[in-house]
Amino acid sequence: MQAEDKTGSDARPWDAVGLLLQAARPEKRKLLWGLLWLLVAAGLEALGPALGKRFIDEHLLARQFDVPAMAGLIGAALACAWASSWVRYLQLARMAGIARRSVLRLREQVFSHVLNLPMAFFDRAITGQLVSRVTNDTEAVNTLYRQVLYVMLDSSLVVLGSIVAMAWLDWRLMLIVVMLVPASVLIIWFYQRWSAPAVQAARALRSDINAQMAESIAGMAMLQSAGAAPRFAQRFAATNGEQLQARVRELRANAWLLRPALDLLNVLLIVTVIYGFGQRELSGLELGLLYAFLSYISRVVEPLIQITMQFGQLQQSMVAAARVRTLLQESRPAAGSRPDCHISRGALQLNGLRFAYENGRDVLSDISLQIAPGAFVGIVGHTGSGKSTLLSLLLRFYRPQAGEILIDGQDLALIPDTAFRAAIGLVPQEPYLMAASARENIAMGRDISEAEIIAAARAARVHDLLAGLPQGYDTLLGEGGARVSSGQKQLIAMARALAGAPRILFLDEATSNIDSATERLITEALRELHGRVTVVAIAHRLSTIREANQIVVLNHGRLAERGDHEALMAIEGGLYQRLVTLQSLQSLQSDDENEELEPSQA
Ligand SMILES: Nc1ncnc2c1ncn2[C@@H]1O[C@H](COP(=O)(O)OP(=O)(O)OP(=O)(O)O)[C@@H](O)[C@H]1O
Repeated sequence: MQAEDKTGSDARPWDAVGLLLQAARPEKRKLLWGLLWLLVAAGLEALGPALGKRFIDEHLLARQFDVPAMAGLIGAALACAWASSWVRYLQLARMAGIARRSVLRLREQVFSHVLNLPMAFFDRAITGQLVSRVTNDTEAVNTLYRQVLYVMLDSSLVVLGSIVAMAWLDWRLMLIVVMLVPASVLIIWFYQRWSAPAVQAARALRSDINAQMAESIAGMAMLQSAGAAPRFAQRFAATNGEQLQARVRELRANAWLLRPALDLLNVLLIVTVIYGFGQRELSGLELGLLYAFLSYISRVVEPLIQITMQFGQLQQSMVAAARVRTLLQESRPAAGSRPDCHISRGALQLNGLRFAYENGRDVLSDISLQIAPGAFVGIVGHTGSGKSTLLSLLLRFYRPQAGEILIDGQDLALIPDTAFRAAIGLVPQEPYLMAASARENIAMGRDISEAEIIAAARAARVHDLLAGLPQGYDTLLGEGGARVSSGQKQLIAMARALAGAPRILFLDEATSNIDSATERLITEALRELHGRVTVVAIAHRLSTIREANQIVVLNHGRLAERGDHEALMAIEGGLYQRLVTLQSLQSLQSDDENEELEPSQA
């Protein structure tokens, strides 16, 4: 079931700014130049009313109709307006470029971070929410750059330029206008308090919507077979509705508070300034000043309105940025710190392992085991006895709380990741095939030749199958390998593991989905590896590991028995003996059932 996504609900502005600066770091110089040019644009814009004042005072009111000078002033005012717009346009284009590239970098960083997170993270992560983090949230950061920051930066500079120009003309009148700034801040503060919960809720619910979709699509077979489609649709509709409500609350805050309050402020300001002028003696000189002030007021009010109107967007983007940052702060396992370590023989040694999942009880206790290079070891035990967990520790997906794992005498934790992954192969319980060709599914992006791919497929007894597909090895297998059967998937996964020429091969129930004939093929393939590759295989189907040099029986997370098949069968009333007996009875029973079915099928 879905967990509500609360990551980033404690959005702090500095988180967002920190993230932005980090993503834009390679283009720091461009950003600084952009800032500088915006300053120039603000300066040019502030010049306009001052030139207008001069035109009124020195020419119109003084009745000095010096045409070249007047044309010069008008031309200069027009040139300033044109140049400031042009500079601003160029900077907007520059900012948009920086934003696009930064988001690209950020998205790559987030994805590569996610790819390297420890498996424990994925035990609590929800796919849809993670996807939302990498796509929607990084996109919101783009908006933060392009619209919000640009508009805010540009508007702030225009306000600043106008205030400086007004102070130069008449500092007392300037003070009246400046009163507008704290008043706007107050309005923004109220607006934020009113709308912040709605903004956060809307974002969290959107991520929930993604998560529900991803979950439903991934589990479609279960969902449809359980007739759960109407319930899922209902739940989806409810979340969708809640999201709409949250958005409406946010827009209402905008419509009822933000814009009307700011417009009112604007009117109050103009009235105050005109009243201030009314109190003075109206001379010719003052008319030019009045014109300049009214022009500056619009150059302060409009940007302030722009800034405040961006606040809604800013909040959303900040929530998104905080979520991305939270994800980036998820710690990655320390990479193996001994570059000289490498795996050549494939000897394994487990000393006193103890392990529990996060906040859970011990799943494995006191596991000590020695596996010689090239040996074949089977791990068996009842459901939930800890077999897969033991494998996960060997695969370094989790770290044991106590004890150590040594490969070729070196601490597993110290072996560099590339050396470790290159030396091991895994055939998991539920092999996942990519939406790619059979060839790509075996190569998995590794530098493996065609001959090696085919050799691996032959070794895994899957070559004939792949060669017989409509486009041979180039046939697309469909997302999750939807075009091949579960058993075939396991064989392809086996080929994938063998293609890397591993020193150690791990198999997790690799024969669970295949028929007895194919199991025999796999057993043959494993036999071929004897002495060359260390094989650690978990098997429910005990026939798969019958030939193992050593079979380890787990019972409630403890090592209960070990030895080869004969030795374990000799333990009277032993766990292994009981498991084998139980399985023989089951297969006899299913043989009987098949025989009963046969006449009716014939
Ligand atoms: N990711 C996880 N988070 C928390 N507990 C887990 C996790 N995976 C497994 N467990 C618990 O650890 C115990 C051992 O599980 P594990 O999958 O290792 O058993 P197993 O012997 O491989 O079982 P099976 O034969 O059914 O695959 C179980 O009680 C299980 O509930």
